[in-house]
Parts: sequence; structure tokens; C-alpha cells
Amino acid sequence: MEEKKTIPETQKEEEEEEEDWGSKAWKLITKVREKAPLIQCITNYVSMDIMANTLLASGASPAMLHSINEISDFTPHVHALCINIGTLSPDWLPSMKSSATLATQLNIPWVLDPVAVSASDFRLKACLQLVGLKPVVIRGNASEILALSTASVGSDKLSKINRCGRSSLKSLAQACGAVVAVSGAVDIITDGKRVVGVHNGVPMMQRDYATGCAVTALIAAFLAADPLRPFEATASALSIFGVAGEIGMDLAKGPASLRMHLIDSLHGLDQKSVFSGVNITSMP
Ligand SMILES: Nc1ncnc2c1ncn2[C@@H]1O[C@H](COP(=O)(O)OP(=O)(O)O)[C@@H](O)[C@H]1O
Ligand SMILES: Cc1ncsc1CCOP(=O)(O)O
Ligand SMILES: [Mg+2]
Repeated sequence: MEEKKTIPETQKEEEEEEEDWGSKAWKLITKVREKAPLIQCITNYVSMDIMANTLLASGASPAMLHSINEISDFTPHVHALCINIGTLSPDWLPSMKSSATLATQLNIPWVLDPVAVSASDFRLKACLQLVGLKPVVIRGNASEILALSTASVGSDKLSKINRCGRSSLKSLAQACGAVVAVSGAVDIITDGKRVVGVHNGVPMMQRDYATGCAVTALIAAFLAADPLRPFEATASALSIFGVAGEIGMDLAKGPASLRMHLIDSLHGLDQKSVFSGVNITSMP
């Protein structure tokens, strides 16, 4: 007869928590599909199409609306807001600030994508002003989050060996009062206390422009579904997007067809694929 092994309590709890992410993510995507939240995106010219299609495929309702003349009428009615500085210009910045200010005042969750934040002084200053307007989530790639960390927390305060490591990420999240997500082969998400890694997605997603922008918009949709749990919403959105990328990759021939199949997979995602695909682990 096989010997029965006993699992220590703490390990059991960790395993249960990790197992539970599949149902958390499924509940959130189901809620997005049921609620069809209205997501305002003030974004760049490159990402508008994939962002709108990603939102629509997830069940959300996208609105790419950025004129300063419309912000005060429109932003109060949205369920979440996504601000992306990819093709920032002086005439769009006031709209971003005005929309972010209104969202924060009205408790509408909003997410910031600091695209190429270190490309210019103008962009960095604008981004820091937007961070000051209290995004609920900041999602960028490693170089963008490192640049923000250095500018917000101060390079002297960051460990030289661990400049974009977990402790500096936690410091950034605490300094900004936001959930911070760094995307990559493994996405790292922290709320300043907890840290999780999302092990989904495929490397080909990096060969497509604006996949990062698209997943930031999906985070906004998940925030709309569960505004009180931004950490869970962010990790789940990144994981669901990654699972859609994995399924899409099985049918894709390259970056262009991956784009199409990822969106199709997101649209058709079922409970079985979510439960078996979501791979989120706690990190020390
Ligand atoms: N090497 C990789 N393996 C798996 N998924 C990846 C990889 N690189 C990026 N991704 C995924 O691609 C999406 C965009 O991330 P990233 O390329 O880091 O953003 P950005 O486009 O803003 O630079 C995220 O969902 C991320 O998880
Ligand atoms: C190429 C480019 N130029 C300005 S914004 C943009 C898209 C960036 O998209 P992502 O950050 O998702 O790769
Ligand atoms: Mg990006």
C-alpha cells in the first residue's frame, strides 16, 4: 500500500491560495462579460485598435475619447479609465490630467501605462504628474518601471544590486499608493505588501506592438469588475491575457496572426481553459 504523506499546514495554505487564482480569474472575466463595463481610454495612436478589440473581446465596452471638451461630461459616467502616454503631446496632457483628477475624485478606478517614460524630460515630468493624481494601478515593462522607480523613490534609496527587484517594486507601490505591475516573461504584481508572479503568455507577444497597451486596458476592465480588489484584478487580467496568448499561439504563424488569434481566444475563453491555464504564484 502507498505511504500517505502529510502536507505541512503553511504549505497547504499556500497551495490553496495558488489553486484559488483560477476561480478568482474566472469570476472576474465572467463579471466583465455580465457587466460590460464602459472603459474610457486616452491612449496612443498605435494601440487604439488592439486596445478597443481586446476590451470588446473581453466583454467590456471601449471608448477612445480624449478631447478636453468632452472629459467633464464623459469621464464621470465610465466604470474605469486607462491612461497611456505612448504618443504624448502637450495638447493631450491636459485631457489626461483632467480625466484622472475626475476619476480619483469620483472613486472611478484608473490605470496608468507609462510607455517609454524615460524617452524625454517632458514625458517623465508628465508621467510623474499623472502618478501624483493617484492611479489605482501602474503597469509597465521592466525598463519603464525601473525609470519610474528611480524618479519617484530616488536612486539613492534603491539598492544598487536590486534596482528593479521586488523590494524596490514594493517601495514604488507604497510611495505611489498603487498596485504596480511589471510585465515580461513572468509578470510581477505588488500592492506594496503582497507579491505574485504571473507565469502566462508567450514570447511572441513581445513581437507585436501594443500588446502591453492592450493588457493595461484589460486591467482597467477587471478593475471595473472588482474596484475594491485591484491587486487581484491586475494579476487576473495579466493571467487571462497570457492564457489567451498561449491558446492563440497554437494557431498563429507569426506576430500578425497571433494578434488575431489572441483576440479570438480571449472572446471564446471558457472555464476549463481558465482553470487549467491560469498560473499565478505567490512570491516571497
Ligand atoms: N517572454 C515572454 N513570455 C511570455 N509572455 C510575455 C513575454 N514578454 C511579454 N509577455 C507578455 O506580453 C504582454 C506585454 O508585455 P510587455 O512586452 O512586457 O509590455 P510592453 O509591450 O509594454 O513592453 C504581457 O501580457 C506579458 O505578460
Ligand atoms: C510603437 C509605439 N510608439 C509610441 S506608442 C507605441 C506602442 C507601444 O506599445 P507597447 O508598449 O504595448 O509595446
Ligand atoms: Mg508598453
